[in-house]
Amino acid sequence: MMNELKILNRLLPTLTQTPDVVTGPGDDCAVLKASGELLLLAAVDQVIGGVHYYSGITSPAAAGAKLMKRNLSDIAAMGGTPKWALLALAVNGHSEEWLLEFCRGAHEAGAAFGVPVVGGDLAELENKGEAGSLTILGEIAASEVILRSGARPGDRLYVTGEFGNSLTSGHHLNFTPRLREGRLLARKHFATAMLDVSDGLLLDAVRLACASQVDLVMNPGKVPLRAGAVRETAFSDGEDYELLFTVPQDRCGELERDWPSDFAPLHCIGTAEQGNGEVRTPAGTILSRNRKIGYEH
Ligand SMILES: Nc1ncnc2c1ncn2[C@@H]1O[C@H](COP(=O)(O)OP(=O)(O)O)[C@@H](O)[C@H]1O
Ligand SMILES: Cc1ncc(C[n+]2csc(CCOP(=O)(O)OP(=O)(O)O)c2C)c(N)n1
Ligand SMILES: [Mg+2]
Repeated sequence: MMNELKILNRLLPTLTQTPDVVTGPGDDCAVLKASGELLLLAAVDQVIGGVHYYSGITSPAAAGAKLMKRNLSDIAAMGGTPKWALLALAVNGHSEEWLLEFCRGAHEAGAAFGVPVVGGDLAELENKGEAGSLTILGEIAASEVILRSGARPGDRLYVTGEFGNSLTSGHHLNFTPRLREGRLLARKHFATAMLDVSDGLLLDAVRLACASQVDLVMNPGKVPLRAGAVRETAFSDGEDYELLFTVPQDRCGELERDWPSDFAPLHCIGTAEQGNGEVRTPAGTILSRNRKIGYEH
């Protein structure tokens, strides 16, 4: 049996906090100073052993780091600044060390972006397995929020980074959440709509197209591929954790000039046109009606 109290006694003192945490982990709630003018962003995502990583092969620290970074990527997709995280872990068949390593992985990945783990929960599963859930809180000025629904006909379609082969290449564990890039796009009001690509470029492009009620005309030849990626499957592999966003045509020159050279590479892969949620090629092939356009559980 896992001794929750004993583990927490070991874990909590290792979780460094930031000055805006009035009361950190250990009470019924974490008490946090919210900044007056800003909006709070909140999201939760999980990693399940065997589903989001190879259980027994991926180290617990890498799995914990992935859990934190997937959530940071959701804050990046809004253009926000991540602030605090809550980590819930349910396991069976793992040692105390395994648990602590998982939590350390999440803690260190958050610390790299100034995000402390301010609370969480530990529970034991009835059967062998492992499931981690992380709730992320972030903030953003109301005028800067980038939703999926703001793309307009005439906007250009951009991506950061590269696509495909995420699982085999290890990118699904090693990726960097595009927080700096997301902040620039929000702060300078470049992006009209944005999301982060987790289920596959095509499927997530359809989500943005549907939310904005436009068609996206995507030039497959312009999508940058990760080493080892195959063009036929790169758009549906998923777990790229890159930003997909639209920019008004008259801001594109400024965006490309302002884009810092140490940011993830920026690529224009298409345009938004009048429509109702399809993704098509310039030749008119409707990509969104292909059989497999993204990752399905
Ligand atoms: N159990 C749930 N209850 C409420 N909202 C949910 C639940 N599961 C998912 N969602 C919401 O549905 C949306 C899509 O979820 P998901 O595909 O997991 O998003 P993401 O790719 O950003 O993690 C998100 O806004 C998420 O908050
Ligand atoms: C063992 C293993 N099998 C398959 C995958 C690939 N994979 C797992 S989940 C996923 C898509 C994203 O996951 P989901 O939980 O749907 O993310 P969300 O939409 O909530 O961001 C992909 C491509 C993996 N990372 N590890
Ligand atoms: Mg999710």
